[in-house]
Amino acid sequence: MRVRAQQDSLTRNNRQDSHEAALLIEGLSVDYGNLRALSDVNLRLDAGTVCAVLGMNGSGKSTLFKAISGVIRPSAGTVRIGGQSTRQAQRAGILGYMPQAESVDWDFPVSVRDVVLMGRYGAMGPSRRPRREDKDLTERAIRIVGLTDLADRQIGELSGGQKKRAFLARALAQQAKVLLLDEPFAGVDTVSATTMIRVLRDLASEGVAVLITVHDIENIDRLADSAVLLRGRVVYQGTPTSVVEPENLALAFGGGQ
Ligand SMILES: Nc1ncnc2c1ncn2[C@@H]1O[C@H](COP(=O)(O)OP(=O)(O)OP(=O)(O)O)[C@@H](O)[C@H]1O
Repeated sequence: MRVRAQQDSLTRNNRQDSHEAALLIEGLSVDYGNLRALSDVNLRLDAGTVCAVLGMNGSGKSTLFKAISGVIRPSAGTVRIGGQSTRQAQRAGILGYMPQAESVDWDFPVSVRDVVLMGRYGAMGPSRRPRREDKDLTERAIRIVGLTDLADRQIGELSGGQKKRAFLARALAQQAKVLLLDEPFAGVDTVSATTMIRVLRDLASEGVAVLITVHDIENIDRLADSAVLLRGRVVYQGTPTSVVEPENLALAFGGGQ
């Protein structure tokens, strides 16, 4: 009886936890044919926190993001976003995903403003006719990332770093509660990176949960509340300060494994 009562209480607690977590990943494994890219990943992200994911090329960072956002199907495990499935969360506009490489035809005549407005599509419904609120949120997001002067430019005419900021603005306009940002700092200069860190910290203070891959440990303590080292599985998770300890970094980046 006692064991049963304890089990019931544990189940209840787990259920409660899964509702409270902004993102809860349990036992996640992903295979590409015979290649196991991710093995038994467990990760919890709370609202209002930023978690950095680090790992060398091929360690499974993008795979993790694709599995969370439903782009690829995991072989095992579960992903819950605010207690909901990925599909439910996407439908509710809770999940924002900025992939590493945007599959965009850069010659297509869309302006920066058009790209950012796309973040509002989910809220606009099938007519895709922007309301006052959609336009206001779009302008606000453009302003926050510092692209006001370039808002009418064709997206293909922006530099790599400016494009990243435009896609961050699109995610901001969406007002997602959980943001997945895959290498947002790649090709971004120091000033833009500083702007983006400030934007992400502001979002966190508003309660947004951010999971972000980075390849540079330099600003990690300013950016993140926690960090995860990946190498096909989670080899370490802890505070940003502990993650950059040489013996922990060696788990992810060292030879011999
Ligand atoms: N579509 C695919 N088909 C087969 N294997 C894949 C595919 N995508 C990724 N892989 C493999 O899965 C592993 C993890 O790749 P992933 O892209 O997740 O790594 P990553 O950590 O994001 O790397 P990078 O830092 O280079 O972006 C690698 O061994 C990669 O070769």
